[in-house]
Amino acid sequence: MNIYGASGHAKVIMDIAKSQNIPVSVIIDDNPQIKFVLDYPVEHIVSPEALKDEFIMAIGDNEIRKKVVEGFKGKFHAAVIHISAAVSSSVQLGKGTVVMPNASVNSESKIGMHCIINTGATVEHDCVLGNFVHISPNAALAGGVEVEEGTQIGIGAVVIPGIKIGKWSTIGAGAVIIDDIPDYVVVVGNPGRIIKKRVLNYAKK
Ligand SMILES: CC(=O)SCCNC(=O)CCNC(=O)[C@H](O)C(C)(C)COP(=O)(O)OP(=O)(O)OC[C@H]1O[C@@H](n2cnc3c(N)ncnc32)[C@H](O)[C@@H]1OP(=O)(O)O
Repeated sequence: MNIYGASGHAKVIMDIAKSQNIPVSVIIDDNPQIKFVLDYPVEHIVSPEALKDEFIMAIGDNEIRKKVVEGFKGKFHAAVIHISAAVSSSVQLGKGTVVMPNASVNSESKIGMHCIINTGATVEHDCVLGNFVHISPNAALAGGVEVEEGTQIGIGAVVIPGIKIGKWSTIGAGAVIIDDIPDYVVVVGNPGRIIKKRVLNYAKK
């Protein structure tokens, strides 16, 4: 497996690979200043040799991750799951998705490509997540929740059953979502309230 991105997020993905005995061959980052991640050398050009292996995009920002994925010529690795995560055998996980330590993804949930199910997050049964979604650490989606492309559910936020959350929105840390949420908004608080529009920098609407 190769990793694109040499941030803190890459370190956790390296730990996932280690937990599953998946060898990491190459780590790439555009920034020439970054020479090492966890004592592992970082390369700055994707060589033809590296393109023979499959990549995980270790880019935490959903918009930037999408932009890089869309411009990338290589292949993407199947979802990687930390050994301590509990993922039901009936769950579908798209390529490039990462499931961090102690996360749970329960029965018949469908998770898109290049998603992040972060440390200790809960995705209950029958949830549906689009591509490039990030469920932050300790956030919890109850059963049957839908989250569309590119939305981030902030750290420790909770969403009650059956809620639909639109694309490219941000749910703030610790928010409690009890009503459906539209596209392109920022929501905070308990109960969650829209405080502003989400301005996109890279992702196409
Ligand atoms: C491994 C990892 O680290 S994964 C990363 C996980 N990251 C997260 O979970 C980040 C979540 N982000 C947040 O909660 C952010 O505060 C956001 C996105 C909701 C808002 O950020 P910004 O757009 O910069 O908004 P800003 O900080 O200017 O706050 C706007 C207002 O909302 C309030 N506010 C911001 N965040 C929250 C929150 N989580 N809960 C309640 N109120 C909040 C602010 O106090 C401010 O109120 P005011 O206008 O009365 O002063």
